Amino acid sequence: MKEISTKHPGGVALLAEPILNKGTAFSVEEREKYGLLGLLPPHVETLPEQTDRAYEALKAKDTDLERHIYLRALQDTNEVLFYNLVISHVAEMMPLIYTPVVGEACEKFSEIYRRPRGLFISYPQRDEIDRILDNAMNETVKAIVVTDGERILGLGDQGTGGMGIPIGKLALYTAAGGVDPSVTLPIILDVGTNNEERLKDPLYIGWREKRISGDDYFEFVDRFVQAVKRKWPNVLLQFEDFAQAHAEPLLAKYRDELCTYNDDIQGTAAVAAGTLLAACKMLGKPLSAHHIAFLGAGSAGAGIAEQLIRIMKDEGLTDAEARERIYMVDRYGLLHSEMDGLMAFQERLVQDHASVASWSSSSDGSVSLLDVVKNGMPGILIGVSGQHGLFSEQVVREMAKNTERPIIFPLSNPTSKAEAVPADILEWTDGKALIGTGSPFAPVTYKGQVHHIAQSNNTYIFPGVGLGVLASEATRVTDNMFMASSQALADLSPALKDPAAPLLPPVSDIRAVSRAVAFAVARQAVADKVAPDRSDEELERCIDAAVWTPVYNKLT
Ligand SMILES: NC(=O)c1ccc[n+]([C@@H]2O[C@H](COP(=O)([O-])OP(=O)(O)OC[C@H]3O[C@@H](n4cnc5c(N)ncnc54)[C@H](O)[C@@H]3O)[C@@H](O)[C@H]2O)c1
Ligand SMILES: O=C(O)C[C@H](O)C(=O)O
Ligand SMILES: [Mn+2]
Repeated sequence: MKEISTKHPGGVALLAEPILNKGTAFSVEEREKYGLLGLLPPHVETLPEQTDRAYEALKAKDTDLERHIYLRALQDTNEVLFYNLVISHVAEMMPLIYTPVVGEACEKFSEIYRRPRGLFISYPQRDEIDRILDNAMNETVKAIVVTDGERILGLGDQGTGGMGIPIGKLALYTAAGGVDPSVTLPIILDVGTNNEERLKDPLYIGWREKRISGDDYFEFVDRFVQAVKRKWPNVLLQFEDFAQAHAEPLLAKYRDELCTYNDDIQGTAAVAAGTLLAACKMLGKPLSAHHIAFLGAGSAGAGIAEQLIRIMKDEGLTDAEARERIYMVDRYGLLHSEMDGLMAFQERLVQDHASVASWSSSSDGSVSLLDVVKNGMPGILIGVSGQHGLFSEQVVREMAKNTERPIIFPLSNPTSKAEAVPADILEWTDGKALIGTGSPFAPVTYKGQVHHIAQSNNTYIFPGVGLGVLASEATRVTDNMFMASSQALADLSPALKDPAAPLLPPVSDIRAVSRAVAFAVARQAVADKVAPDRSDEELERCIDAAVWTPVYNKLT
């Protein structure tokens, strides 16, 4: 944690540093010593008093966007207070600083912009990246979340407005994972935007050009990655919300070169697998006994599918047997071996055309989701299409015909993009469905029974991965580490003790969940020899020592 030294100039400069500022909690003595006399109202508050006051101010706001703006301003003013407020009311705060409200904040980024945070690296500055990194406010950087803003949740290209996502993700590294905020750095690579609305908007504060693409794009990202490696060789670099054409190729290119992962591919896979493992345990039926249909064969869909295939193989299936159980439905129907124009990662997930051709009910021969549900009889349905409402009543009712307890996960974000809403799914399945959603949903009462909805969002994984990687000093992020995180999450499922309980622990338990995920990740990093050899007890100690909690430091 960054501390105030006696060399600090104090005064307004101290109040302007959110990581050091205590606001009204500066003691009389500190006010004297650091040139703060008269700069603050006279009453000295405690952190709990400040937190209560901030909470009241927040509640007085009329809309969630205003609450988001308030919280962001607080984060940029006094981080201890911000995190204390968020952690004290985490279930209420998470949707405001993260999904779904962060989506609207990205769309309106230019309108609501107040102060800078993190680094903006735009294409015209491609020769200055080393200098830009030198300008970071942090003394030390251990975790970066970077986006290029092209696929912000299911909201598409938001250009520089995408910066809201790395800020929100890193806020959860700290609030949920306990990572010291002073070592985290959000970055946007502004390579332009193809969003016409943004380009035409006189208020837009990004680089007003069409996106660069092809070799220019990959060369630019490479300049960035190489500069990061020079400046912070051991940093954890998380890629977030890149478009499909870039996400997987960038992961493949860099995963063996530095400590990096793609949250939409790997973090999502881990949370979906963890939630499904819990569902399978609860139903007493292994994952490999199910057929699984996906709507959306993109980064998230393929990431989850490959993780589920790994689990099925661990359960005893061959690779081919496992792949046969996975149906990937994209825009043009079920992926099959005769389809053109697939990305390499999709080609690994096709069905043999001969075995599915007869399923089509369409004159063009394509196999729709409904065709898949009727013929393939999946027990599990996962939505990662970014498209609202595609789990239609007909699809869901058809599924319920063939399966006693259909497992239905509309994972697309934000709320407006969910493939179906829990109330409808419960209605169409007569309360039988096991549900996981990407965005938070309120409990649903169906026929007198209250159903709490699991939020199967990668937020159950990435903060713990961050903490586990940093605490164990891992140098790479392996697939096994994500598998271990899935298992740790599944083991915490309340549904294992009470079949009527949700599949995942409540968001209010997120710090304990992240702690367990961190330990599992750290342990696997040691086992995979990507972290120094340490016993479980040593790892526990390292994690405890790494956890940051919001308390004001005594000034030296
Ligand atoms: N719950 C979570 O933790 C989580 C994590 C990652 C992504 N997501 C959500 O998943 C969605 C997709 O993310 P992604 O990274 O995979 O994006 P992506 O762009 O890589 O993939 C989306 C895929 O959906 C397909 N698609 C679009 N319209 C379709 C339609 N009408 N029918 C079938 N397929 C269609 C696209 O062709 C594409 O292949 C987003 O909404 C994102 O918010 C949720
Ligand atoms: O950001 C989220 O809420 C989850 C996920 O990373 C997404 O892109 O939707
Ligand atoms: Mn994402």
